[in-house]
Amino acid sequence: MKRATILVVQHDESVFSLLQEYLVRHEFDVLYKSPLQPLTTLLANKHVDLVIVGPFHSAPSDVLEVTQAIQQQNEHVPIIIITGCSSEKQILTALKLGVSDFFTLPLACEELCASITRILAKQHGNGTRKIPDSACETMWTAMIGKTPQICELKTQLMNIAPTESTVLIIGETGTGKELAAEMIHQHSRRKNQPFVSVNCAALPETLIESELFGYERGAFTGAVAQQPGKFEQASGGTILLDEIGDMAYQAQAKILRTLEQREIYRLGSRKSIPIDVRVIAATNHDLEQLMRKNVFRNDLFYRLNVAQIVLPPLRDRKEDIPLLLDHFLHVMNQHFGRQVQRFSDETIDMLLAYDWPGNIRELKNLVEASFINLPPTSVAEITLPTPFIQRFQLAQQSPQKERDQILTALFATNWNKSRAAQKLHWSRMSLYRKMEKYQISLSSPTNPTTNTDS
Ligand SMILES: Nc1ncnc2c1ncn2[C@@H]1O[C@H](COP(=O)(O)OP(=O)(O)OP(=O)(O)O)[C@@H](O)[C@H]1O
Repeated sequence: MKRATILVVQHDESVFSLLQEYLVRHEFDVLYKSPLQPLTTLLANKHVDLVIVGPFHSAPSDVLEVTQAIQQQNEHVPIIIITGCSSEKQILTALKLGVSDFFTLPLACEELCASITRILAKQHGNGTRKIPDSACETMWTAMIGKTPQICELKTQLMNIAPTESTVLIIGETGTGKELAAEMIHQHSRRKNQPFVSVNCAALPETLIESELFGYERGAFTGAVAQQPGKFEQASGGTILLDEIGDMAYQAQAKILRTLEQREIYRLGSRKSIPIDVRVIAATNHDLEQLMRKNVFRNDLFYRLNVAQIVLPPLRDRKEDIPLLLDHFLHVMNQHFGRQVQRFSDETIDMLLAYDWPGNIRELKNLVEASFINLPPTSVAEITLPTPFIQRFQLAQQSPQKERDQILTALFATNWNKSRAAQKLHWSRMSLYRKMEKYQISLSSPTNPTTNTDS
């Protein structure tokens, strides 16, 4: 994938070099706009994905003029401003100009990088720009996401896959536990052998043994022919014991025995059958809590918890939403034979504001539902079906609650806008917009000199 190009508009070459070094390390191509180069020529001749105006130690009065000049030349390019001191008025003017983000010095480089990635991801979600390659992406394309949490997760999966270790995958519903288990299997030496998934929650206690271990003819009424169980079906490959936290206590002992002895007995037979199966278990429960309540066995937990993977909920990695939308748009275009190019900006904003209790499955289902409701004519942009919009609006909190929530986050962080935005899972610009909407002062009422931004 093509690397994104960032233009830095800066008067001092040594300041530029420091920023350039940091951005290049994060896989961005960087262009320098010196005071002598006309901005218009540069923007006309070079492809630019994002512009950084600054860092300027003082707040030069022309920062906003430069911003306007860039917008006149290229109205779609996102702009980030970095200045040494920012007045409330300047931030609000930048907001009104549609600047994508605003930083004050000293610069928190990690936050700048996260902001760039988020802004570019949003552009990419609109089908207009590419975000840079990252090492974690390579062979793990089925798992969409570029946030640090997902990159770390992919590295962990990559390390665990080639081992033979038992794996416990933990995560809320719809976060991709089954997908992660499949990826482990596909990148292990067992990849050409079966991958068998068993939903332990759906198995009545009376059927667990016959399902998992199989049965001989005549073992019980209705057993008219011999039947191998899931462990045998997975022979040489991987078995996923999904929803293991919902398995009955008695049945857990049978799983433990199988893992310890590496053999099974079919119902109605005394002959042991050795099994060569890698075991992965998944759950959306807190197993340690279940152990304290004596509904999950300690010994089974320790047997399963050799390598542990935790999948983050979607609300903790909202920057991945535009990429996921793009992915599901592509999948549904193929499925429905359509050529929709993008989601409308209002839709993306709405989806970014939502908390996704059903995680990625909920997002995927929503995209599919949007396609089902499309008119038969060619459509470039997609919006959500009305019932979904109403649901999202209902899910949004009342304005008073939202104002209180913002104030709580600001007081908790001593009016540090970056940390408050993090707490609220918003970008800093969204926080500034809402502060303006609810007429919340940019500086702390208890300490008016505080206008912390980093
Ligand atoms: N990072 C991802 N990128 C693309 N698709 C994903 C990603 N994570 C999950 N999905 C898709 O979301 C859907 C739900 O994922 P999956 O079934 O793996 O979740 P789960 O955690 O096992 O859910 P449950 O606990 O309800 O069984 C699947 O269609 C899966 O392919």
